[in-house]
Order: sequence, then C-alpha cells, then structure tokens
Amino acid sequence: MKGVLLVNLGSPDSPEPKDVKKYLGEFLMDERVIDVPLWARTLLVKGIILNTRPKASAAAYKKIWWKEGSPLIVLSERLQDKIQDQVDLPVSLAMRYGSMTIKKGLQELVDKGVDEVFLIPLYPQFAMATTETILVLAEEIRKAHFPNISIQDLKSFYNNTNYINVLSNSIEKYLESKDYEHLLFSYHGVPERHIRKRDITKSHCKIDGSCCVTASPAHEFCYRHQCLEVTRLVAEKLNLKEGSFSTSFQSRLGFDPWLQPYTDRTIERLGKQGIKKMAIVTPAFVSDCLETLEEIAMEGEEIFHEMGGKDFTTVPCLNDDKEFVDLLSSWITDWAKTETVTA
Ligand SMILES: C=CC1=C(C)c2cc3[nH]c(cc4nc(cc5[nH]c(cc1n2)c(C)c5CCC(=O)O)C(CCC(=O)O)=C4C)c(C)c3C=C
Ligand SMILES: [Fe+2]
Ligand SMILES: [Fe+2]
Repeated sequence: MKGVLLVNLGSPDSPEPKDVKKYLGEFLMDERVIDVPLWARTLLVKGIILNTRPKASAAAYKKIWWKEGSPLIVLSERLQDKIQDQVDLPVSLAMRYGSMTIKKGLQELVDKGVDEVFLIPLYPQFAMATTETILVLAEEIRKAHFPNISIQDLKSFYNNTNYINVLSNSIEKYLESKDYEHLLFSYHGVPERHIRKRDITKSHCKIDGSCCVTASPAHEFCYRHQCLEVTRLVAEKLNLKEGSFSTSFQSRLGFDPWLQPYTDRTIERLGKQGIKKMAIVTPAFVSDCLETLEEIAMEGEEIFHEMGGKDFTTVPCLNDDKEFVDLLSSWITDWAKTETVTA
C-alpha cells in the first residue's frame, strides 16, 4: 500500500530557552548544516552557540509563537490535513529536527499498512542543509527500522511551471490591493561553501554573476541557481519591470561568507535609496516560521523604517493555500498511479 510523508524543518517544543537549546543542539550538530569536522562543530555548537544563542532565539520565538504552538508546525499540520482531504492514501507529517521525528512519521504509515512511501521534503529548492539531510536520514531510518518499505522522493520543484504559477498567483493576490515600488525575493542563506560542495561538475559554481545563469548539470543541486530561477520565473509571470525587484539571502550565522546580497543590508539600501513602499516574499519557506514572521516581518520592517521607508509588506508563505494544496495533491495522485516499486 502507498502512503505519503511530508517533511519540514521542525521547531522547538516550546519557546522556552531549555527547549530551544535542545532543538538548536540537534539542528546545528547536523553535519549538513554546520559542515565542519565533528571536533570543530562540537566546539562551535556546544562550546559557543548553545551558551549564547538559545536565550535570544527563545525571545524571538516567544514573539511569534501561537496559542496552538509553533507557526511552522501548525501550518504544516494544516497543509497535511488539507492534502489528506484530497487524496485516497494516508498522509503523515514529520520534522527533520525536534519531537515529530521521521522515524515516528514512517512508523505511523507502516502501522496503517504502508510499504511504499512518497517522501515530500517541504522545500522548493534543493540544499544539503534541507532536502539532502532529510533524504539521508530517512534512508538510514528505513534501513535500520523498516527494511521492507521503499521510499521515493519528490525532486526539488523550484522550476515546475505549475508551482511557479501557484506562487505567482499567491503573490499577485496578496499584493493586489497594496501599493509597492520594489518587490524583494528573500531566500534563506547558506554558506557559499555549501554550494561549491554540491557542484557535481566540481568546476561550474563560481558564485558570480554568470555561473547560475549558464546551463549546467550542476544546477540540479545548486541552491543559488534554484533561488535565482524562482525569482526570474515569477518576475516573468508577473511581468515585473527590470529594477523593480531583486533577490537577497537572509539568516546568516557565523563568520564564513554566505550567499549575497544579504537581506538586512538590501532592505537598508532600498530605504536609503528613497524607496518608501516595499514588499517582500520568502519562497525558500513553504510555511511561515521564525525566519519569516520575526526576522522579516518584524526586524526587516524595523530596518526599513529606520532608513526612512514607510510601507513594508510581507507576503505570507504558501502555507495551506488552496492552489498549493491542489498542486501537491495532484503530484501525489500522479505518483500513486505509478508502478509499485519493491524495496
Ligand atoms: C549554519 C546554519 C544554518 C543553515 C545552513 C541553515 C539553512 C537553512 N535553514 C532553512 C530553513 C529554516 N531555518 C530556520 C531556523 C534556523 N536556521 C538556523 C541555521 C541555519 N539554517 C538557525 C540557527 C535557526 C534557528 C533560529 C535562530 O536561532 O535564528 C527555520 C525556522 C524554524 C522555526 O522553528 O520556525 C527555517 C524554516 C533553509 C530553507 C535553509 C537552507 C536552504
Ligand atoms: Fe535555517
Ligand atoms: Fe552557480
């Protein structure tokens, strides 16, 4: 029997510093998130970050936490429920980090008789810190605990025409009644090193003005290319004028070079340039979360106002948008029609 496992990033159990510390410990000790040798990662995470960051992160989580729990979890659950209403096979939800583990998600499906799983990482673009870490862990868990099931995964869908249409429609609908001079596409950042490491050609990614727009097999795993493509395709679909939109990368951590331009500096620059009304969209996130609700909608707005900006509009993520639910459900239904694969 076939079933679906949706997987998102995860959140702490509560916005209290002890839960945030536990969650960040698991997240940042992942070798695909902080990709340095174990001794250096341990020193950095356990020796420095976990002694300083949880208090500040917990304060940020408290600002965005809902009565029902973490926005990211609640919104992912709403998405799961709406997809479940549309498809005939069991749909479970898991998180890469935290209590809603991939093992529990697979167990839930197996308990319902599932032996063929369609794994859907809830990220439009591939990154080793997101999609790859989910796929690797799911395979480890499968081998160790569920050797008789098979897992197939949904490939990154950043340039799928239907996805681009759904994203563009949601942006257009939200901004319909709003006036804005500039639309910023802000994606979660990653260290530049992550991009070079996943360059399968070992020579394409220069992280410059041309590599990501020059066709290459490297693009299948190039997060930067995939983000720039989403911006390009949405801008084309929405007929945005050259100069009225741009791309930036947010949430950098540590001192290594991350993908640029940085979102906070871009917002600052737009304000300084005299832009009074800006809108911002965050297509690396399927569900609204700390990074969109706090870092963008609160901190980003504050920076813009400090620089003289007036109207700052944050477009919600796709969350449980009807067209997005329909699209994921159609991919699931198509997959369910494919031939059975043996483990
Ligand atoms: C080295 C650190 C990090 C990398 C690389 C990274 C990549 C990455 N993350 C997301 C999506 C999310 N990240 C979120 C929070 C978050 N991310 C990092 C660090 C890295 N992320 C930290 C330390 C945190 C925690 C919050 C904080 O202390 O600032 C979230 C929000 C989770 C929530 O509970 O709401 C998401 C979602 C992507 C897509 C990505 C690479 C492409
Ligand atoms: Fe992150
Ligand atoms: Fe590139």
